Amino acid sequence: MEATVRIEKVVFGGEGLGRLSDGKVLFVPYSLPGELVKVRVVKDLGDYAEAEIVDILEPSPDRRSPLCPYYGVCGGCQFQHATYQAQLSLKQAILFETFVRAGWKEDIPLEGVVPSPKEFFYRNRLRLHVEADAFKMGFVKRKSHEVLKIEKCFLAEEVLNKVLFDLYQSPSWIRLSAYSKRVKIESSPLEGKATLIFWTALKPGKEDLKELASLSSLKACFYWMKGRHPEGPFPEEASFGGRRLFKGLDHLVYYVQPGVFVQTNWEINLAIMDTIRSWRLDYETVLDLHCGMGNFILALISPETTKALGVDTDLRAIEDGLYTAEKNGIDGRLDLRQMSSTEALYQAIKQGERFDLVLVDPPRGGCKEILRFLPEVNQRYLVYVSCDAPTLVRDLKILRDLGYLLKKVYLFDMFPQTYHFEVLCLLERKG
Ligand SMILES: C[S@@+](CC[C@H](N)C(=O)[O-])C[C@H]1O[C@@H](n2cnc3c(N)ncnc32)[C@H](O)[C@@H]1O
Repeated sequence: MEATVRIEKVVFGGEGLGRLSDGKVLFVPYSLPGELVKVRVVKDLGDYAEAEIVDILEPSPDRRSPLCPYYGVCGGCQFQHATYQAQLSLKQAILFETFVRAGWKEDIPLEGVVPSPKEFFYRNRLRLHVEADAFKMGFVKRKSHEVLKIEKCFLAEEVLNKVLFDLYQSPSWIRLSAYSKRVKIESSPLEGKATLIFWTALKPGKEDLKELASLSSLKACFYWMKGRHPEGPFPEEASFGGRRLFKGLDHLVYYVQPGVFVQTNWEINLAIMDTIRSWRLDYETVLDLHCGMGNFILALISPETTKALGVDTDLRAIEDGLYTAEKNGIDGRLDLRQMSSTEALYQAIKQGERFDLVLVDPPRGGCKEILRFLPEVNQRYLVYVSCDAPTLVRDLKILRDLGYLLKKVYLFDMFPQTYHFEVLCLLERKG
Protein backbone atom coordinates (compact mmCIF):
# COMPACT_ATOMS: atom_id res chain seq x y z
CA MET A 1 0.00 0.00 0.00
CA GLU A 2 1.25 3.50 -0.80
CA ALA A 3 0.33 6.75 0.93
CA THR A 4 1.41 10.37 1.20
CA VAL A 5 2.26 11.53 4.72
CA ARG A 6 3.66 14.56 6.46
CA ILE A 7 6.45 13.73 8.92
CA GLU A 8 5.63 15.19 12.32
CA LYS A 9 8.85 14.44 14.18
CA VAL A 10 11.77 12.05 14.48
CA VAL A 11 11.58 9.61 17.38
CA PHE A 12 14.05 7.61 19.51
CA GLY A 13 15.58 5.09 17.10
CA GLY A 14 15.93 7.75 14.40
CA GLU A 15 12.78 7.14 12.35
CA GLY A 16 10.31 9.81 11.27
CA LEU A 17 6.74 9.61 12.51
CA GLY A 18 3.77 10.31 10.24
CA ARG A 19 0.11 9.27 10.21
CA LEU A 20 -2.15 7.61 7.68
CA SER A 21 -5.52 9.26 6.99
CA ASP A 22 -7.16 6.92 9.57
CA GLY A 23 -4.71 8.12 12.23
CA LYS A 24 -2.50 5.02 12.24
CA VAL A 25 1.10 5.85 13.10
CA LEU A 26 3.75 5.16 10.45
CA PHE A 27 7.46 4.98 11.12
CA VAL A 28 9.51 6.17 8.15
CA PRO A 29 13.29 5.78 8.21
CA TYR A 30 15.47 8.47 6.62
CA SER A 31 12.74 11.12 6.76
CA LEU A 32 12.88 14.52 8.48
CA PRO A 33 10.35 16.65 10.37
CA GLY A 34 8.08 18.69 8.08
CA GLU A 35 8.77 16.61 4.97
CA LEU A 36 5.94 15.44 2.73
CA VAL A 37 6.81 11.93 1.57
CA LYS A 38 5.22 9.29 -0.56
CA VAL A 39 5.71 5.99 1.25
CA ARG A 40 5.11 2.28 0.83
CA VAL A 41 3.87 0.40 3.89
CA VAL A 42 6.19 -2.58 4.33
CA LYS A 43 4.91 -4.05 7.60
CA ASP A 44 1.59 -3.53 9.35
CA LEU A 45 1.91 -4.25 13.06
CA GLY A 46 -1.67 -3.44 14.09
CA ASP A 47 -1.32 -0.23 16.15
CA TYR A 48 1.35 1.11 13.86
CA ALA A 49 3.11 0.33 10.59
CA GLU A 50 6.58 0.54 9.09
CA ALA A 51 7.06 2.27 5.77
CA GLU A 52 9.75 3.13 3.24
CA ILE A 53 10.16 6.35 1.32
CA VAL A 54 9.18 6.05 -2.36
CA ASP A 55 9.50 9.75 -3.15
CA ILE A 56 10.26 12.94 -1.22
CA LEU A 57 7.59 15.39 -2.40
CA GLU A 58 8.63 18.29 -0.14
CA PRO A 59 12.17 17.86 1.22
CA SER A 60 13.30 19.53 4.42
CA PRO A 61 15.83 22.36 4.08
CA ASP A 62 17.91 20.29 6.54
CA ARG A 63 18.23 17.41 4.09
CA ARG A 64 21.64 16.69 2.51
CA SER A 65 23.32 13.86 0.59
CA PRO A 66 24.88 11.18 2.79
CA LEU A 67 28.64 10.80 2.55
CA CYS A 68 28.83 7.03 2.99
CA PRO A 69 28.01 4.68 0.08
CA TYR A 70 26.64 2.06 2.52
CA TYR A 71 24.13 4.50 4.04
CA GLY A 72 20.60 3.14 3.95
CA VAL A 73 21.74 -0.51 3.90
CA CYS A 74 24.16 -0.54 6.83
CA GLY A 75 22.48 -0.62 10.25
CA GLY A 76 25.05 1.74 11.80
CA CYS A 77 23.92 5.28 10.86
CA GLN A 78 20.45 6.87 10.82
CA PHE A 79 21.10 10.61 10.41
CA GLN A 80 23.60 11.11 7.57
CA HIS A 81 20.82 12.59 5.43
CA ALA A 82 20.50 15.54 7.86
CA THR A 83 22.89 18.48 8.27
CA TYR A 84 24.92 18.27 11.45
CA GLN A 85 23.09 21.22 13.02
CA ALA A 86 19.78 19.48 12.32
CA GLN A 87 21.07 16.25 13.90
CA LEU A 88 21.76 18.14 17.13
CA SER A 89 18.25 19.63 17.11
CA LEU A 90 16.73 16.19 16.46
CA LYS A 91 18.63 14.72 19.40
CA GLN A 92 17.56 17.53 21.71
CA ALA A 93 13.92 17.03 20.67
CA ILE A 94 14.24 13.26 21.22
CA LEU A 95 15.69 13.85 24.70
CA PHE A 96 12.81 16.18 25.67
CA GLU A 97 10.26 13.80 24.23
CA THR A 98 11.76 10.95 26.26
CA PHE A 99 11.18 12.93 29.47
CA VAL A 100 7.65 13.88 28.47
CA ARG A 101 6.66 10.34 27.44
CA ALA A 102 7.96 9.00 30.75
CA GLY A 103 5.63 11.42 32.58
CA TRP A 104 8.34 13.78 33.84
CA LYS A 105 6.48 16.86 35.07
CA GLU A 106 9.34 18.90 36.54
CA ASP A 107 11.69 21.27 34.79
CA ILE A 108 14.36 19.75 32.52
CA PRO A 109 17.43 21.89 33.34
CA LEU A 110 19.19 21.43 29.97
CA GLU A 111 22.36 23.53 30.16
CA GLY A 112 23.95 22.59 26.87
CA VAL A 113 24.00 20.55 23.70
CA VAL A 114 27.65 19.87 22.95
CA PRO A 115 28.54 19.04 19.33
CA SER A 116 31.29 16.61 18.45
CA PRO A 117 34.42 18.41 17.19
CA LYS A 118 34.49 15.74 14.48
CA GLU A 119 31.35 15.00 12.50
CA PHE A 120 32.97 12.00 10.76
CA PHE A 121 36.01 9.78 11.47
CA TYR A 122 35.59 10.11 15.25
CA ARG A 123 35.22 6.48 16.41
CA ASN A 124 38.28 5.01 18.10
CA ARG A 125 37.17 1.42 17.58
CA LEU A 126 35.59 -0.78 14.93
CA ARG A 127 33.86 -3.98 15.95
CA LEU A 128 33.21 -6.12 12.90
CA HIS A 129 31.54 -9.42 12.21
CA VAL A 130 33.66 -11.79 10.17
CA GLU A 131 32.19 -14.14 7.58
CA ALA A 132 34.77 -16.50 6.21
CA ASP A 133 32.82 -18.05 3.32
CA ALA A 134 32.46 -14.75 1.47
CA PHE A 135 35.58 -13.29 3.17
CA LYS A 136 33.83 -10.26 4.48
CA MET A 137 34.11 -8.06 7.55
CA GLY A 138 31.29 -5.72 8.31
CA PHE A 139 28.23 -4.57 10.19
CA VAL A 140 24.79 -6.09 10.32
CA LYS A 141 22.40 -4.70 7.70
CA ARG A 142 19.48 -2.60 8.89
CA LYS A 143 16.63 -4.75 10.24
CA SER A 144 18.46 -7.94 9.31
CA HIS A 145 21.02 -10.43 10.63
CA GLU A 146 22.94 -10.39 7.39
CA VAL A 147 26.46 -9.01 7.43
CA LEU A 148 27.20 -6.15 5.04
CA LYS A 149 30.79 -6.17 3.79
CA ILE A 150 32.47 -2.88 4.76
CA GLU A 151 35.69 -1.64 3.19
CA LYS A 152 35.66 1.73 4.91
CA CYS A 153 33.62 3.21 7.74
CA PHE A 154 33.13 6.98 7.60
CA LEU A 155 32.71 7.15 11.36
CA ALA A 156 36.00 5.41 12.15
CA GLU A 157 39.36 7.11 12.59
CA GLU A 158 41.57 6.86 9.47
CA VAL A 159 44.05 4.47 11.09
CA LEU A 160 41.26 1.93 11.66
CA ASN A 161 40.26 2.07 8.01
CA LYS A 162 43.89 1.62 7.03
CA VAL A 163 44.09 -1.58 9.12
CA LEU A 164 40.81 -2.78 7.62
CA PHE A 165 42.19 -2.20 4.12
CA ASP A 166 45.39 -4.08 4.99
CA LEU A 167 43.47 -7.01 6.49
CA TYR A 168 41.58 -7.54 3.26
CA GLN A 169 44.96 -7.89 1.48
CA SER A 170 46.70 -9.99 4.13
CA PRO A 171 47.22 -13.68 3.21
CA SER A 172 47.58 -14.49 6.92
CA TRP A 173 44.31 -12.84 7.82
CA ILE A 174 42.59 -14.62 4.92
CA ARG A 175 43.71 -17.91 6.53
CA LEU A 176 42.98 -16.88 10.15
CA SER A 177 39.59 -15.35 9.44
CA ALA A 178 38.25 -18.80 8.50
CA TYR A 179 38.09 -19.54 12.26
CA SER A 180 37.02 -16.11 13.48
CA LYS A 181 33.55 -14.62 13.92
CA ARG A 182 34.43 -11.24 15.36
CA VAL A 183 37.26 -8.73 15.25
CA LYS A 184 37.96 -5.42 16.95
CA ILE A 185 40.29 -2.80 15.51
CA GLU A 186 40.99 -0.10 18.10
CA SER A 187 43.17 2.98 17.87
CA SER A 188 45.92 4.11 20.18
CA PRO A 189 45.68 7.86 19.50
CA LEU A 190 48.90 8.88 21.22
CA GLU A 191 50.84 6.51 18.97
CA GLY A 192 48.91 6.97 15.72
CA LYS A 193 48.57 3.17 15.49
CA ALA A 194 45.93 0.56 16.17
CA THR A 195 45.56 -2.79 17.89
CA LEU A 196 43.74 -5.84 16.58
CA ILE A 197 41.94 -8.46 18.60
CA PHE A 198 40.10 -11.39 17.11
CA TRP A 199 38.03 -14.17 18.63
CA THR A 200 38.99 -17.52 17.18
CA ALA A 201 38.05 -21.19 17.43
CA LEU A 202 41.52 -22.41 16.41
CA LYS A 203 44.95 -21.49 17.78
CA PRO A 204 46.66 -19.34 15.11
CA GLY A 205 50.03 -20.35 13.70
CA LYS A 206 53.13 -18.33 14.67
CA GLU A 207 53.96 -17.27 11.11
CA ASP A 208 50.46 -15.89 10.52
CA LEU A 209 50.57 -13.92 13.77
CA LYS A 210 53.98 -12.56 12.83
CA GLU A 211 52.75 -11.38 9.46
CA LEU A 212 49.67 -9.77 10.97
CA ALA A 213 51.69 -8.00 13.65
CA SER A 214 53.94 -6.56 10.95
CA LEU A 215 51.11 -4.59 9.27
CA SER A 216 52.39 -1.01 9.24
CA SER A 217 49.43 0.57 11.09
CA LEU A 218 49.25 -2.10 13.79
CA LYS A 219 50.90 -1.67 17.13
CA ALA A 220 50.01 -5.19 18.28
CA CYS A 221 47.60 -8.00 17.73
CA PHE A 222 45.87 -10.37 20.15
CA TYR A 223 43.62 -13.39 19.80
CA TRP A 224 41.07 -14.69 22.25
CA MET A 225 40.06 -18.34 22.48
CA LYS A 226 38.91 -18.75 26.08
CA GLY A 227 39.68 -17.61 29.60
CA ARG A 228 39.77 -14.18 31.17
CA HIS A 229 42.54 -12.73 29.03
CA PRO A 230 43.35 -12.82 25.32
CA GLU A 231 46.69 -14.18 24.09
CA GLY A 232 49.18 -11.51 23.16
CA PRO A 233 50.59 -9.08 22.49
CA PHE A 234 52.16 -10.04 19.17
CA PRO A 235 54.88 -8.93 18.87
CA GLU A 236 55.69 -9.76 22.48
CA GLU A 237 57.78 -6.63 22.90
CA ALA A 238 54.90 -4.27 21.96
CA SER A 239 55.08 -1.28 24.30
CA PHE A 240 52.96 -1.26 27.49
CA GLY A 241 51.84 -4.84 26.93
CA GLY A 242 50.15 -3.78 23.69
CA ARG A 243 47.89 -1.27 25.47
CA ARG A 244 46.27 1.66 23.69
CA LEU A 245 47.34 5.14 24.85
CA PHE A 246 44.99 8.09 25.33
CA LYS A 247 45.81 11.59 26.53
CA GLY A 248 43.49 12.68 29.32
CA LEU A 249 43.04 16.01 31.07
CA ASP A 250 46.11 17.71 32.55
CA HIS A 251 49.03 15.40 31.83
CA LEU A 252 47.30 12.10 32.46
CA VAL A 253 47.87 9.24 30.01
CA TYR A 254 45.46 6.28 30.04
CA TYR A 255 46.77 2.81 29.13
CA VAL A 256 44.05 0.42 27.95
CA GLN A 257 44.20 -3.23 26.92
CA PRO A 258 42.54 -4.05 23.59
CA GLY A 259 38.93 -5.08 24.06
CA VAL A 260 38.44 -3.01 27.25
CA PHE A 261 35.73 -0.36 27.04
CA VAL A 262 36.80 3.17 26.05
CA GLN A 263 34.30 5.96 25.32
CA THR A 264 33.86 5.89 21.54
CA ASN A 265 34.51 9.56 20.83
CA TRP A 266 37.53 10.58 22.90
CA GLU A 267 37.16 14.33 22.36
CA ILE A 268 33.59 14.23 23.63
CA ASN A 269 34.78 12.11 26.55
CA LEU A 270 37.24 14.87 27.49
CA ALA A 271 34.48 17.47 27.10
CA ILE A 272 32.33 15.52 29.59
CA MET A 273 35.22 15.49 32.09
CA ASP A 274 35.82 19.21 31.55
CA THR A 275 32.15 19.95 32.16
CA ILE A 276 32.05 17.98 35.43
CA ARG A 277 35.15 19.83 36.61
CA SER A 278 33.67 23.19 35.59
CA TRP A 279 30.90 22.71 38.19
CA ARG A 280 33.54 23.02 40.94
CA LEU A 281 31.74 20.55 43.16
CA ASP A 282 32.80 20.53 46.79
CA TYR A 283 33.80 16.93 47.60
CA GLU A 284 36.51 15.01 49.40
CA THR A 285 35.31 11.44 48.85
CA VAL A 286 34.21 9.93 45.55
CA LEU A 287 32.72 6.58 44.52
CA ASP A 288 32.56 5.57 40.84
CA LEU A 289 30.22 2.60 40.47
CA HIS A 290 31.03 1.79 36.81
CA CYS A 291 34.60 3.04 36.66
CA GLY A 292 35.81 0.97 33.69
CA MET A 293 39.52 1.65 33.12
CA GLY A 294 39.36 4.59 35.53
CA ASN A 295 38.19 7.08 32.90
CA PHE A 296 36.23 9.54 35.07
CA ILE A 297 37.51 8.75 38.55
CA LEU A 298 41.11 9.49 37.55
CA ALA A 299 39.99 12.89 36.25
CA LEU A 300 38.03 13.61 39.42
CA ILE A 301 40.85 13.09 41.90
CA SER A 302 42.10 16.46 43.15
CA PRO A 303 44.45 17.50 45.99
CA GLU A 304 41.34 17.74 48.21
CA THR A 305 40.31 14.13 47.56
CA THR A 306 40.83 11.96 50.63
CA LYS A 307 39.22 8.78 49.29
CA ALA A 308 38.43 7.58 45.75
CA LEU A 309 36.90 4.16 45.18
CA GLY A 310 36.07 2.82 41.73
CA VAL A 311 34.44 -0.52 40.98
CA ASP A 312 33.68 -2.37 37.78
CA THR A 313 32.84 -5.97 36.93
CA ASP A 314 35.44 -6.08 34.12
CA LEU A 315 38.68 -7.41 35.60
CA ARG A 316 40.80 -6.20 32.69
CA ALA A 317 39.40 -2.67 32.97
CA ILE A 318 40.37 -2.61 36.66
CA GLU A 319 43.86 -3.87 35.76
CA ASP A 320 44.16 -0.95 33.33
CA GLY A 321 42.98 1.60 35.90
CA LEU A 322 45.62 0.38 38.35
CA TYR A 323 48.30 0.31 35.63
CA THR A 324 47.37 3.86 34.57
CA ALA A 325 47.44 5.11 38.18
CA GLU A 326 50.88 3.59 38.70
CA LYS A 327 52.30 4.92 35.43
CA ASN A 328 51.01 8.40 36.22
CA GLY A 329 52.37 8.31 39.78
CA ILE A 330 48.94 8.60 41.38
CA ASP A 331 49.30 7.80 45.04
CA GLY A 332 47.38 5.47 47.35
CA ARG A 333 44.20 7.57 47.48
CA LEU A 334 42.84 5.62 44.52
CA ASP A 335 41.26 2.25 45.26
CA LEU A 336 39.99 0.28 42.24
CA ARG A 337 38.30 -3.09 42.70
CA GLN A 338 36.69 -5.69 40.52
CA MET A 339 33.19 -6.00 41.94
CA SER A 340 29.64 -5.18 40.99
CA SER A 341 28.09 -1.85 41.91
CA THR A 342 25.55 -3.69 44.07
CA GLU A 343 28.31 -5.43 46.05
CA ALA A 344 30.17 -2.14 46.46
CA LEU A 345 27.07 -0.46 47.88
CA TYR A 346 26.32 -3.39 50.23
CA GLN A 347 29.85 -3.21 51.57
CA ALA A 348 29.76 0.54 52.00
CA ILE A 349 26.46 0.29 53.88
CA LYS A 350 27.79 -2.50 56.11
CA GLN A 351 30.93 -0.54 56.91
CA GLY A 352 29.12 2.78 57.33
CA GLU A 353 31.11 4.41 54.52
CA ARG A 354 29.85 7.64 52.99
CA PHE A 355 30.83 9.45 49.77
CA ASP A 356 30.26 13.14 48.93
CA LEU A 357 30.17 12.38 45.22
CA VAL A 358 28.91 9.22 43.54
CA LEU A 359 29.22 8.66 39.78
CA VAL A 360 27.23 6.14 37.76
CA ASP A 361 27.88 5.39 34.08
CA PRO A 362 26.02 2.14 33.49
CA PRO A 363 25.57 0.17 30.26
CA ARG A 364 22.43 0.85 28.17
CA GLY A 365 20.10 -0.91 30.59
CA GLY A 366 20.70 1.74 33.24
CA CYS A 367 21.15 0.95 36.94
CA LYS A 368 17.66 0.76 38.42
CA GLU A 369 18.67 -2.11 40.74
CA ILE A 370 21.14 -0.04 42.78
CA LEU A 371 19.33 3.26 43.11
CA ARG A 372 17.47 2.54 46.36
CA PHE A 373 20.80 1.92 48.15
CA LEU A 374 22.33 5.22 47.07
CA PRO A 375 20.89 7.57 49.71
CA GLU A 376 22.52 5.52 52.47
CA VAL A 377 25.95 5.98 50.94
CA ASN A 378 25.75 9.16 48.90
CA GLN A 379 26.04 12.35 50.98
CA ARG A 380 25.53 15.00 48.36
CA TYR A 381 26.18 14.87 44.61
CA LEU A 382 25.26 12.21 42.11
CA VAL A 383 26.66 12.39 38.58
CA TYR A 384 24.81 10.19 36.10
CA VAL A 385 26.39 9.58 32.65
CA SER A 386 24.08 7.72 30.27
CA CYS A 387 24.16 6.48 26.69
CA ASP A 388 20.46 5.58 26.69
CA ALA A 389 17.88 8.29 27.32
CA PRO A 390 14.86 6.04 28.07
CA THR A 391 16.58 4.10 30.87
CA LEU A 392 18.16 7.31 32.15
CA VAL A 393 14.78 9.02 32.52
CA ARG A 394 13.30 5.89 34.15
CA ASP A 395 16.15 6.03 36.70
CA LEU A 396 15.85 9.81 37.21
CA LYS A 397 12.21 9.33 38.21
CA ILE A 398 13.23 6.77 40.83
CA LEU A 399 15.97 9.11 42.08
CA ARG A 400 13.50 12.00 42.29
CA ASP A 401 11.26 9.82 44.49
CA LEU A 402 14.30 8.99 46.64
CA GLY A 403 14.85 12.70 47.32
CA TYR A 404 17.29 13.78 44.60
CA LEU A 405 16.94 17.07 42.71
CA LEU A 406 17.92 17.18 39.04
CA LYS A 407 20.18 20.25 38.80
CA LYS A 408 21.83 20.07 35.38
CA VAL A 409 21.42 18.14 32.15
CA TYR A 410 23.81 18.19 29.16
CA LEU A 411 23.50 16.41 25.85
CA PHE A 412 26.88 15.39 24.40
CA ASP A 413 26.95 14.26 20.80
CA MET A 414 29.21 11.26 21.29
CA PHE A 415 27.85 9.54 18.15
CA PRO A 416 27.29 11.91 15.16
CA GLN A 417 25.36 10.44 12.18
CA THR A 418 23.50 8.05 14.48
CA TYR A 419 20.49 8.58 16.73
CA HIS A 420 22.57 7.80 19.83
CA PHE A 421 23.85 10.45 22.23
CA GLU A 422 25.30 10.72 25.71
CA VAL A 423 23.58 12.56 28.55
CA LEU A 424 25.34 13.96 31.60
CA CYS A 425 23.26 14.82 34.67
CA LEU A 426 24.06 16.39 38.00
CA LEU A 427 21.73 15.54 40.87
CA GLU A 428 21.86 16.70 44.46
CA ARG A 429 20.25 15.26 47.55
CA LYS A 430 17.55 17.48 49.03
CA GLY A 431 18.28 19.21 52.34
C1 LIG B 1 29.40 2.62 29.71
S1 LIG B 1 30.74 1.73 30.40
C2 LIG B 1 31.52 3.01 31.30
C3 LIG B 1 32.88 2.74 31.82
C4 LIG B 1 33.65 3.96 32.32
N1 LIG B 1 32.86 4.80 33.16
C5 LIG B 1 34.21 4.76 31.16
O1 LIG B 1 33.80 5.92 31.00
O2 LIG B 1 35.07 4.26 30.43
C6 LIG B 1 29.91 0.78 31.60
C7 LIG B 1 30.79 -0.03 32.50
O3 LIG B 1 29.95 -0.68 33.47
C8 LIG B 1 30.55 -1.92 33.78
N2 LIG B 1 29.49 -2.73 34.44
C9 LIG B 1 28.47 -3.40 33.87
N3 LIG B 1 27.68 -3.95 34.82
C10 LIG B 1 28.23 -3.59 36.03
C11 LIG B 1 27.86 -3.84 37.37
N4 LIG B 1 26.79 -4.55 37.68
N5 LIG B 1 28.63 -3.32 38.35
C12 LIG B 1 29.73 -2.57 38.04
N6 LIG B 1 30.12 -2.32 36.78
C13 LIG B 1 29.38 -2.81 35.78
C14 LIG B 1 31.06 -2.43 32.46
O4 LIG B 1 32.08 -3.39 32.66
C15 LIG B 1 31.60 -1.13 31.84
O5 LIG B 1 32.96 -0.94 32.13
